[in-house]
Amino acid sequence: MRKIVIAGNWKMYKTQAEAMEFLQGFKSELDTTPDDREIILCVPFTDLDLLSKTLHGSRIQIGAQNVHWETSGAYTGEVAAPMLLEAGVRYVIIGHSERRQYFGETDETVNLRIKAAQKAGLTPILCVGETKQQRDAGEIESHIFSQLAKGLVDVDQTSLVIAYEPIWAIGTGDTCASTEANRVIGLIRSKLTHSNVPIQYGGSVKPDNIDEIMAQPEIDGALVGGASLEATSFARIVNFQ
Ligand SMILES: O=C[C@H](O)COP(=O)(O)O
Repeated sequence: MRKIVIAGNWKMYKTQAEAMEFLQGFKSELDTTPDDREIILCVPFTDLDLLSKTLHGSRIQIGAQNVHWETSGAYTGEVAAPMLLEAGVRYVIIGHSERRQYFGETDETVNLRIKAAQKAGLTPILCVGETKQQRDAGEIESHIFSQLAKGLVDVDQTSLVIAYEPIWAIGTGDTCASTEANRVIGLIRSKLTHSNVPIQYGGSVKPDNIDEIMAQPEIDGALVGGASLEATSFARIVNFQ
């Protein structure tokens, strides 16, 4: 049985005060949320400790948005997996397209980060997805299969979440058709050795399209950017029908 995993990715948004304000509204909307879904907030490093303490004992899990592959060292600006674990983190997004595009993340460093996260006891959320140009050139499969082949070398697939995020759908309002997302996610699953890896869809997920997305048989959850920043909106997504 695959787990349903709904994660908010706050990216570089929300001070601690703003995060606490969000939680006030969000927590009260979870009273009737079915038990079958994992709810994660992937927040900026500066919010991690406060949120994990505030949410201790609640059903909301805390995630980070990146991790270094060494356990310590002279890596200015980086954070190691044991540090995240100590701060109460349970999940970490790795290889988001924004990290690949703006910070030189490669499939090789993605692989190192995934293995370091798992070694510390964190569950990685590996992001894969194609650009519009790659889609138009008929390179969806070859691109994503290559990301998976390189990113998952020696990775334990029993402790892993994958997010399929077509880059052209991120932050654009141009959601991938749910049937197409379902098709690509089925292809991703065909390349995995473990059958229970939850695979999320990400890219302009909103309250008004989450029900249709989650009705697709291959889609096990969502990685939500913009719509996770507002409590009512993210609660509606978590409470999909
Ligand atoms: O990690 C989340 C994705 O980048 C999706 O962002 P978005 O929901 O704002 O399109």
